[in-house]
Amino acid sequence: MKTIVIKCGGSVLDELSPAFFEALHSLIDDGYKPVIVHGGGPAINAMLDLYKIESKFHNGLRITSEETMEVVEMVLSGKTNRQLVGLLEKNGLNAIGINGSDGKCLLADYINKDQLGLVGRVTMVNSFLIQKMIDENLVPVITPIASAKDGFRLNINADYAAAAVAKALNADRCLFVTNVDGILVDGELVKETSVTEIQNYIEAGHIYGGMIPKVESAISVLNKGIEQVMIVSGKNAFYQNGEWAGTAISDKERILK
Ligand SMILES: Nc1ncnc2c1ncn2[C@@H]1O[C@H](COP(=O)(O)OP(=O)(O)O)[C@@H](O)[C@H]1O
Ligand SMILES: CC(=O)N[C@@H](CCC(=O)OP(=O)(O)O)C(=O)O
Repeated sequence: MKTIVIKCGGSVLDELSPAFFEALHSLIDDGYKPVIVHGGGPAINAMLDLYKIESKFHNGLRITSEETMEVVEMVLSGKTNRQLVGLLEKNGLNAIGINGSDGKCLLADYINKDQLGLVGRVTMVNSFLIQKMIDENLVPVITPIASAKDGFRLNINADYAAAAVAKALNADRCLFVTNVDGILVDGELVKETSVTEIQNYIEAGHIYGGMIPKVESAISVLNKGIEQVMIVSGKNAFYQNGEWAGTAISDKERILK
């Protein structure tokens, strides 16, 4: 059995194509068990707008007051999780939605309470619980919300949450599904890249914004020994006949050592 952790970005939830779901079926046919962690940043922004609450970020992380957290949880758990579970079911997959704070699925510590409020870094993943769902042939769809020791629920960037889940499950692959074909440099898809190259792309300004937590998460997953990490698009077939489309990230330097 091979486990694949798939982070499904909020940027592409409304645009997931039939080819995306066909690719998921192909993966399952080829022996992969998917575990999904989803985002929902754009939907949270839209709902905060409706509530006339300003969206504020620091280094790409949402500054999350108690009031903001209510909206974050309402949207992630009540809207985007339901949307994705519904789409998976509609496309013939047996999905089960789970809020990361259910059953101690994700535990977290505050990153910096004064600066970011209710924002966390995952410290523990209940891989036993996730594995139980996999064993039942369910596709877990995990909302990036975690429990803190003080009983509060914390908002977790979904890329980091996916990386934590991939590491805890010791997954065979980790996939970041987003609204672009992969890492683009001067408009061209980079099919393969390394940690050093990524650091250079960031310094040169080729990688910025929402791509930064993705590549950081990819690197942290590679550092844990998961060698198959990709950034792919949810708008088309990222996997077909055993072939992958997107950017494959590896730690070439380490492999050469
Ligand atoms: N080098 C790059 N290649 C592709 N996209 C990039 C790059 N640098 C920054 N981006 C931005 O990252 C976005 C994806 O991140 P984000 O919007 O946070 O998506 P998601 O909700 O899927 O996590 C792309 O739509 C693009 O605007
Ligand atoms: C702390 C933090 O920033 N949490 C994110 C959680 C959702 C997310 O990460 O969604 P995407 O993957 O679509 O960006 C947020 O509140 O927007």
